[in-house]
Amino acid sequence: MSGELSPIDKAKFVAAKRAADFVEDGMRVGLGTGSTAAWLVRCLGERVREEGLRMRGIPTSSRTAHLAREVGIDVISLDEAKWLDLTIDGADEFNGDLNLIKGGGGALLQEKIVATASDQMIVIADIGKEVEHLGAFPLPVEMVPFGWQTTQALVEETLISMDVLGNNSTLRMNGERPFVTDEGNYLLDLHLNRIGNPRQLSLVLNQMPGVVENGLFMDICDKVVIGFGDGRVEVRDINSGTVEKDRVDFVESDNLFADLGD
Ligand SMILES: O=C(CO)[C@H](O)[C@H](O)COP(=O)(O)O
Repeated sequence: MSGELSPIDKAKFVAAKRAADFVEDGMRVGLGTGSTAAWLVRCLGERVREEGLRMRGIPTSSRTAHLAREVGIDVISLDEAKWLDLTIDGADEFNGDLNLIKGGGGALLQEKIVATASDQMIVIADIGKEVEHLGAFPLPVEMVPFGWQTTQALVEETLISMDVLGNNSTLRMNGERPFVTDEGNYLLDLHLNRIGNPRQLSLVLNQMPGVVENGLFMDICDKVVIGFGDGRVEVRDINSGTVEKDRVDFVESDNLFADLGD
């Protein structure tokens, strides 16, 4: 099975596998969305089945909820959990301050709510996600469908007046139709190239009527576990300033890969 994985997928896997070690017995854990987070869910499922790890998972999307149940994780809602010990999620970009762009997988709203309700957030990512300045990845903005074209025009006008907007903004599509989030909203992807002041941009976007939330995660992430295609991992902790280097063996496991293809 390992021979079929690309170096990027291996990097995502080793980051997820290392991060799964941070989950302790009895924890309530926010489970992110996306391909890296899906590896995490599989690794945690393996720990539940093989080590008897007792944990409850709070998924950030219907996709993750489905996978988590499939691999044997006890799934509960955020309202049941109320507060979480830890959230582990992927990211589209992270910078040196561990600020993030998220939402490439369309789940930023639940992801931000769950991460904010956690004592700690750990991001898992392949090394290709590290950037000096956020913004090369299009910034997702979740908006209500009502009057979305008016909201788009307002967002564009405001960002042009702030000298922020690069090329344009595009409505995320799913084939011929708008992509619809788990909350029934649409997504606007902002093509910005480079975000000079992400904190200010996030505040401005969230003040606009019609905008529900944006994909900038500022001061939420505590640690990043970075995976490399050759099995190396690096754990950077923003609070302690420590960097820990490690290696994860890429072991083929029928259990782990049996549910591939979510
Ligand atoms: O924010 C996200 C979903 O909304 C994902 O974490 C992000 O898109 C990274 O995805 P992947 O792990 O597949 O590269």
